Amino acid sequence: MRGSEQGGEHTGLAGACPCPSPAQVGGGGDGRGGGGSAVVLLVHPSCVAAMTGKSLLLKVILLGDGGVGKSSLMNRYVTNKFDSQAFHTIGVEFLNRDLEVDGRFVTLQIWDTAGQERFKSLRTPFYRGADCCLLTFSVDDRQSFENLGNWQKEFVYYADVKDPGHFPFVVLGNKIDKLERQVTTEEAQAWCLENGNYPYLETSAKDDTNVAVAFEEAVRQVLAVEEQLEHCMLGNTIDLHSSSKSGSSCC
Ligand SMILES: Nc1nc2c(ncn2[C@@H]2O[C@H](COP(=O)(O)OP(=O)(O)OP(=O)(O)O)[C@@H](O)[C@H]2O)c(=O)[nH]1
Ligand SMILES: [Mg+2]
Repeated sequence: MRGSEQGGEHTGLAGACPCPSPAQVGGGGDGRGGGGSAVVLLVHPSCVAAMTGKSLLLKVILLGDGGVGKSSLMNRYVTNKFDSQAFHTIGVEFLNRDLEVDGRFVTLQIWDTAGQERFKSLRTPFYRGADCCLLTFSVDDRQSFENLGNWQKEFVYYADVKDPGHFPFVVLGNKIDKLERQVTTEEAQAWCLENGNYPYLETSAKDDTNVAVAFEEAVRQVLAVEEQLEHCMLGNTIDLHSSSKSGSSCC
């Protein structure tokens, strides 16, 4: 595994949420075990990062068949370079880049994985803790598009995603600079709609088309899910005398 890392605070939507759940929060409502119901404020790490001015570290992972351009997308975004003779990745590599999205400072840790089947056992241990998964195919390679569902399943399984319906996936159709396409924009959009209403972006690592937009969209998706979680948690009220929770449970 190769990588370049900066500091930051890590959350992981794929793993267990680090916030204490209402059931884990003990003690009485008046602080002496007295009773009544208590409103428990659970602050998510992204809120802490926002309040302290610390950059939030988000882990995004690029998955897709070998040769679709995952490494090229990461390298274009982080180093603004493109190699027309890139080697296949073996295992995983990661690079960090700081960015600001909608007023939030984020350190994006981009994990680039080996798409070739023979490297499966080298890549899957790194799925855990990912905040977003970029499912990537090449618009000039139909098979890579048809394999998107397998990549999605592999990620959900090895990352141990508890709630796949709410996990932020983003789909990228790369190499749109190529004249001969095997997958249309409409087909790709239809797949995204049917499989979880994922955002779909067409990119070219070669021409630097939509590359920054794609990674920014990944951040937006993560922040949107976290905001939803925070909203739900902050709305929860616990009756400490009752075995059941009162308040809304929208997550
Ligand atoms: N025309 C064109 N070629 C691209 C683009 N992105 C990547 N390539 C080329 O496609 C080939 C494969 O790119 P990689 O970035 O190595 O693909 P990968 O998905 O990382 O492949 P693995 O590491 O094997 O999983 C290289 O020759 C790249 O130069 C693109 O947007 N347009
Ligand atoms: Mg690669």
